[in-house]
Amino acid sequence: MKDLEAWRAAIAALEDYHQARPEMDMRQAFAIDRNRFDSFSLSLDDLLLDYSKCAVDEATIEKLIRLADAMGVREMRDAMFAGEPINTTEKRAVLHTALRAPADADFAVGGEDVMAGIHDVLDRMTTFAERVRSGEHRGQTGQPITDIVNIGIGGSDLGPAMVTGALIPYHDGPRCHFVSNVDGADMADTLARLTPATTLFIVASKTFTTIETMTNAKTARDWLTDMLGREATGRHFVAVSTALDKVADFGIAEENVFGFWDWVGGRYSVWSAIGLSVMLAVGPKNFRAFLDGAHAMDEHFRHAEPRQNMPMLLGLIGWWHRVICGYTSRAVIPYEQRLSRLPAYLQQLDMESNGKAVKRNGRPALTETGPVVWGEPGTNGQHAFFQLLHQGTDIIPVEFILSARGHEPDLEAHHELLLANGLAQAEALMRGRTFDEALEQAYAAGMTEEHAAAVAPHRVFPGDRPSITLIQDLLTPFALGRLIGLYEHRVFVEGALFGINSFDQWGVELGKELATALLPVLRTGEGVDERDGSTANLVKRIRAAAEA
Ligand SMILES: O=P(O)(O)OC[C@H]1O[C@H](O)[C@H](O)[C@@H](O)[C@@H]1O
Repeated sequence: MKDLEAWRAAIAALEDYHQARPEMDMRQAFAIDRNRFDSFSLSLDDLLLDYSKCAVDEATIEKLIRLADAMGVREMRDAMFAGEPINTTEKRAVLHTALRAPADADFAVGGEDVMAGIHDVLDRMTTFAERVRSGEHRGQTGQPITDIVNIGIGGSDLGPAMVTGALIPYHDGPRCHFVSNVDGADMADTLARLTPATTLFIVASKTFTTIETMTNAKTARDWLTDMLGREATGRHFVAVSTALDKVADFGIAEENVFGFWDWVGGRYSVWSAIGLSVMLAVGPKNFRAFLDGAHAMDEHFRHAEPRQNMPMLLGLIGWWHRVICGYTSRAVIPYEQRLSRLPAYLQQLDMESNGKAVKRNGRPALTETGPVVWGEPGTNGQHAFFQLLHQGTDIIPVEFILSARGHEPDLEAHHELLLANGLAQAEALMRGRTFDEALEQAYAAGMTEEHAAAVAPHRVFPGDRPSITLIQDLLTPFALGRLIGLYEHRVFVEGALFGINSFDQWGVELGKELATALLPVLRTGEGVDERDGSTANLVKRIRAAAEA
């Protein structure tokens, strides 16, 4: 925060403005101002962001930008790109943007250029991916690799899993599988579909200590070596990590390791070697197009004025909804089945980054911080939880993500229907339906006066429910990279407005520590009565079932 007084003044201006203004009637706002869409939307090439269905006006945006200035959002952004250690608790730079920059870009940490190292790994990934994809790299028995299993969790799973799912039309490499959960069912169900001689495992872990990943990697190694012998690991296991010594201890040779750096946060790591499974699936050229898309968003975020800056505006509106309007969650609804893992990906990106109650200086946050993020693809979500979005007592801003074109030209009718649904939902949330309209409709359906009057209140939609729509031409690797880059920087902007460090994740530690302590208790029962009454009895219940 640059200046507490300026911040207080900026927040007070927004709160006062919000309170003094009558609830905005969105139908009317559009009727009065035919140019509302032009004022509250912007494009970056084929990507369009429409936030005109949110209850903001020019003064709101102006005041929000003033707040961003008081919080020093632009200076923070510049510090991030400059490689300054903005992740203060871990004393680390935050430079995932360097991973998608061209080789001649200027990125350094502590005065040391990082670009050469990045492109060295990228080139090694490319060579390896080409060897596997062409069949030149063979398994222990001389057969080509048909299946890849990425073993990782959190950022070492969600990014590549989401991206490979999104880019199915570009798959021309081996099939990709993802095992993340320590639940043995995840590994067992995956291995049941595979043959060791044609399977390659990628152990993806930034730290190479994550218990789930290490447990799964050992199980996979046993499965492989039981069938093909110990020496098979060399041809069937590669690792992606920043902890090269730990990878060596696991028994993966140096030439099979793709490194990255501590200035890449786990949830920002799909652009690094953590994306190896993506590259194997869609090929190096498409992977680079994915990087280029994110880079285009980086350049835009870096250079566009706030009023024309997509991540800035998305972040400001998000903050407005969360802090001033008090909305506790937001739904992200991709009208794109292949983005079905996007909500889960964004949950980690957003909630692990901004789910914090302490500011960068260690003091309590002065406002609410990150919202709950959730979602499902449309149209499926419509038949599940949209009831609450339209008529529930909570207001939940919705983010619709659409592609103007689909990848199935023969199924254009499906795509039209999909898009019509997405647009209609946004329209319905905004317009709502008045009591008189509900009554009229009931009469038109042939109801008696009494029945119509009884049913009309149930068929009223309050409307004025905010939504944001993002539309791109087609979900290409470039477009996907750009979209994810947009969300990353939006999270950055909101985190900067909250005054928190978006790049650490201490909140996941306590549970890990307790799990480590509980494991022997669960196994032996020893010390069970030293736990709290609930935990002790739950342990006993499980042990009783195991012993029965
Ligand atoms: O890549 P790893 O070191 O195995 O970490 C995997 C994940 O585990 C942790 O619990 C963190 O909360 C995540 O940010 C991280 O992505």
